[in-house]
Amino acid sequence: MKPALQTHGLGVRFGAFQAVNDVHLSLEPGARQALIGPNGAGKTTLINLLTGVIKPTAGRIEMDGQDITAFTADRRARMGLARTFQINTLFPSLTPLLSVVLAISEREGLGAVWWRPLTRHTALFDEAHALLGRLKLDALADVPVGELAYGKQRLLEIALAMAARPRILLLDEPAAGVPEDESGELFEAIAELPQDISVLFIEHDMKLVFRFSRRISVLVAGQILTEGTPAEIGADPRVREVYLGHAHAGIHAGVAHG
Ligand SMILES: Nc1ncnc2c1ncn2[C@@H]1O[C@H](COP(=O)(O)OP(=O)(O)OP(=O)(O)O)[C@@H](O)[C@H]1O
Repeated sequence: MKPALQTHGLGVRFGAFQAVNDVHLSLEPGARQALIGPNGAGKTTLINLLTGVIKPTAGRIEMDGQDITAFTADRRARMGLARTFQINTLFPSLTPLLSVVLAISEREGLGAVWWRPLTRHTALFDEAHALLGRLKLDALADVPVGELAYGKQRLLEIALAMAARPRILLLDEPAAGVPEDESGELFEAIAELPQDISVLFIEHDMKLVFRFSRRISVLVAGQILTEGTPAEIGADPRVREVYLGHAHAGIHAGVAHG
């Protein structure tokens, strides 16, 4: 089976600074893959390259074997590539239900017919409820987003990305800012997303990485240091070396919990 997403020698240079360098990354269909690495390693830049927000200065990107390097971010999104951001991008006064309805409408190209009573779009509301249910947000469907616990807001961001019916989901620190007691629930929802969706997530908390990923890619100074199963990565002395003395150390603890 072809990888859902694959890069070959991917790189980007900002002036004299090589932020991402010769990256060969492969995301299998149905993957639950973590992208880890110290601050400034280039993780977000790599996601921006994959989504087409920034253009590479070297290498290429393939989706299901098709070269998408020259495709715009919009075109990649229409092909089924979705992402979430490190920062909260929600409208606080909207409800989760209407937020998801809007996202589905956008997918369906219904933006131009907003003057029609929304209640007519029952299929759309049914789908929105089903999506909220999948992320265990159905009981909160009508609560203004700004009143939701932060962990629930991050779950809603995933629901919004899912509204595009993606085949590949790129999550940039989905648990950033979420209290520890809520982050496990958030990752459980990610783990339980439909198995045909390939997920790549950036995460700093090694306990979450080792508990919820099936493969881990380690990015250091813009390059992939190594890639493997959680057991392989946890046992790799080079990875321990990178994390030793680092603020996000905890690779041993991660393995112990994994
Ligand atoms: N547009 C840009 N112009 C110049 N330098 C940039 C640009 N975008 C990112 N960088 C630099 O590239 C490096 C990688 O940044 P990036 O945000 O991708 O790292 P990261 O691994 O996601 O870090 P963190 O874990 O802190 O989020 C950093 O040194 C950053 O300052």
